[in-house]
Amino acid sequence: MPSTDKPIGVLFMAYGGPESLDEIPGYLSDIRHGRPTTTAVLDEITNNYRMIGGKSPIMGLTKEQIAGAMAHLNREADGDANPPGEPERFKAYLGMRHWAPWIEETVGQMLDDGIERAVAIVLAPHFSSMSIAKYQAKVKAGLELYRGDLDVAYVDAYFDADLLIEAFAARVREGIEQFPEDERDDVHVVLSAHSLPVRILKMGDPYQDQLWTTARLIAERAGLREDQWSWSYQSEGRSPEPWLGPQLEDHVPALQDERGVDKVVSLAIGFVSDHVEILFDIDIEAQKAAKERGMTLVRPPSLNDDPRFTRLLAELVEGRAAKAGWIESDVRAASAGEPSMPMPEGTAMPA
Ligand SMILES: C=CC1=C(C)c2cc3[nH]c(cc4nc(cc5[nH]c(cc1n2)c(C)c5CCC(=O)O)C(CCC(=O)O)=C4C)c(C)c3C=C
Ligand SMILES: [Fe+2]
Ligand SMILES: [Fe+2]
Repeated sequence: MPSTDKPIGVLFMAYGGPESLDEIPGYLSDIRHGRPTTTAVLDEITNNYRMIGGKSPIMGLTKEQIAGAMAHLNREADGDANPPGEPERFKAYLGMRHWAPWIEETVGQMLDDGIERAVAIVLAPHFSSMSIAKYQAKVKAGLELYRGDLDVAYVDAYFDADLLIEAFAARVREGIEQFPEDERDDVHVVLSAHSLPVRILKMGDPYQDQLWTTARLIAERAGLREDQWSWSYQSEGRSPEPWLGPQLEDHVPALQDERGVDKVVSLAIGFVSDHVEILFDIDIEAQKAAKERGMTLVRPPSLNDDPRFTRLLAELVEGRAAKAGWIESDVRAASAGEPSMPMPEGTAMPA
């Protein structure tokens, strides 16, 4: 029986990224499950990181997001910060899926610290057997490795959470406002997320439905016309099997060819912070595709430490801890997580 005076652990999990160019081969080896990476692919990916400053910013940004969420979680009921010396209700931990600090090692640290109950949340809003489920499997692997007994409550997804939709819709508006007022009606918004192999659809994976629900809710909240936005995948992997499309760098030129669009706001809604798939795949690759056509592409900032997003993280953690019966909370469910809605007809670009 857990003792109630111990803080509840909060395991924040993120993808991880190389802190220097030297770390790229090891990082890729983990992502590719040890399969060898050809020199050509290694050179290409190393060059992409060189072009975004020689490292991934994901670690620093993730720490900022955690600090923002923890400031909410450890506040007192009246909203003030916890006075010094008082025990905190929650204790934060960070584990990465593909690089240090590894999720398994962090779980070991939580056990060493005597944590008995923990909420585990991934900094990615959409569930897939190829993403969130893998993070959760690593938590279980850490518990087996260190033979620990830790009661873990998982937040599976938060694709329809109101604060997420509001934060992204605000980014859409910011992007549109970068165009002169008399041009804004002509601006087309492309919402995108990381591609996955097409086979996930046959597996009944909820990923695409959840993405499309998020996209539709954002478009509605931002007040976009049906013809003013479309869906695209991005950052498909380098493997021979088919990946979900269209890819952003193809979709942007197609918008001009097929719909006469030349002003685009591009917003990734499957990611919550900057990293190579934003800073290279959108800011350099998709931007190049747009410029070659004389199109203007604006990318509003990623959520990063947006206060709406950090508050959402805190509400999700608190809500999950309350659902587990560990705390009393009046936080309304931050995300219903109910079955998702299909894309409205004529809105989705065909894959
Ligand atoms: C929804 C799933 C995925 C998210 C989100 C995701 C984010 C993400 N990926 C990188 C960098 C790389 N990903 C790579 C391969 C790769 N990524 C996913 C899924 C998601 N990634 C898959 C299924 C794969 C293929 C793995 C395999 O077995 O081959 C790679 C390797 C090179 C490549 O294939 O392109 C890199 C690099 C970042 C930075 C990121 C952000 C959070
Ligand atoms: Fe990836
Ligand atoms: Fe990727």
